[in-house]
Amino acid sequence: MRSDLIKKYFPNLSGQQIEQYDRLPELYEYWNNQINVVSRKDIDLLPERHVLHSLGVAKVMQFLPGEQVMDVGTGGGFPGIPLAIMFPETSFHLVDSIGKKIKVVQEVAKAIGLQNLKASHSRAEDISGKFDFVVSRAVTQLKDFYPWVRGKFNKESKNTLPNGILYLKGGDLEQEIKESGLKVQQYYLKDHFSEEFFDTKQVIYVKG
Ligand SMILES: C[S@@+](CC[C@H](N)C(=O)[O-])C[C@H]1O[C@@H](n2cnc3c(N)ncnc32)[C@H](O)[C@@H]1O
Repeated sequence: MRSDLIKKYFPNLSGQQIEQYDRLPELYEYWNNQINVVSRKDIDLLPERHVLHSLGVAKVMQFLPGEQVMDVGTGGGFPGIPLAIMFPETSFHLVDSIGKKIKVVQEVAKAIGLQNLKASHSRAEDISGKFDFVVSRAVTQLKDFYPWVRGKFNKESKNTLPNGILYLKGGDLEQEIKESGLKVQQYYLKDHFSEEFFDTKQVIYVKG
C-alpha cells in the first residue's frame, strides 16, 4: 500500500487517515500534470520527500484539538495537507500568494474530504487572524519570514512549547540562524526517520 512508509513511523493511524494518505500520490500525480506544484523528478518520491517530510513537524509537536495552525507559502499543500490529515481536530489555514497553487490545495482537500482545512490565495503578511502555530517549508530565510508572522500568535499557549513557528529546514543553518538574530531550538529529523533524505533535515522552532 502507498502509505506504508507513513504507517511505519505513525503506527496508530485510523482507517480514514490511511485512506487519505493512500490517495495523495494519485491526486498529486494528476494535479501536478495540470499545475506544477512538486518538482517533476520528486513526484515518485512524494511519500518520502513531501508527505513524510511534512510529518516531521508531528514528531516535534502534537497539535491539540481546537488549535489553529497557519501554513505559510504552502505551495501545493506542504506541510499543511499531511498535517491536517494527522490532526483532524486541529484547524489548518494554508496560505500562498499564487492562486493556482491554492486551487490544487482545495482540490486535493476536497477529494479526500478534509474538513479541518481552509486555503487562501494571499500573502502571509496580509492574513489578519491569530494562530497557535505557524508551519512552513522552503519559503524564505528566517530573518525575512519572522516579520511576516510576528503579532499573529494567540497569547495563551496550551501545548508543550509556547505558540510559535515550526519551520522545516535542511542543510547548514548556522549562518541563517545567526543573521536572523532569533533564539531557535533545532530538532533533527534523523532522530525519527532512518531514510538518508532526512540526514540533514531539521525542524526549527521559534517562539511567536
Ligand atoms: C518553494 S515553494 C514551497 C511550497 C511548499 N511549502 C513546499 O514545501 O512544497 C515557496 C512558496 O511560497 C510562496 N510564497 C512566497 N512568499 C510568500 C508570501 N509572502 N506569502 C504567501 N506565500 C508566499 C510561493 O508562492 C511558493 O508557492
